[in-house]
Amino acid sequence: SKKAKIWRNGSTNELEECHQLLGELETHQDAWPFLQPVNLKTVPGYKKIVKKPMDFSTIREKIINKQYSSGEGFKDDVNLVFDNCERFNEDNSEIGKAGHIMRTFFDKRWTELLKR
Ligand SMILES: Cc1ncccc1N[C@@H](C)c1ccc2c(c1)OCCCO2
Repeated sequence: SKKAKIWRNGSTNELEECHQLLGELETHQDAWPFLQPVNLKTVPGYKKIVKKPMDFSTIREKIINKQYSSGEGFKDDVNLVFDNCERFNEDNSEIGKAGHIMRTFFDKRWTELLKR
């Protein structure tokens, strides 16, 4: 059977670790563009250009509704937030810069989580 994954604090509940990490993302000072879904009615072009919108509040709902079977699904949705950001925003725009900062922060914390 699949070896149980022991996470940083010794918990075997990787989704609890994801929930904690989501809290760190939401409270980061550069999280502001990603806290809520992009309004597809007021942001021109977003609905056409971004095929799979994602944001931190949607990820929180999915954790609460147990829609992730593992940390991988959580990681994929967080990366989708940042990939959408790169697709739509210039790297040197305020939102684009925030996306790069948030992705770097997430990658570091995710690595620490997996490697205890
Ligand atoms: C992540 C992302 N990518 C592309 C466009 C928007 C967004 N985020 C949304 C939440 C947003 C951020 C800043 C905004 C905004 C909306 O419009 C209202 C005016 C203040 O500027």
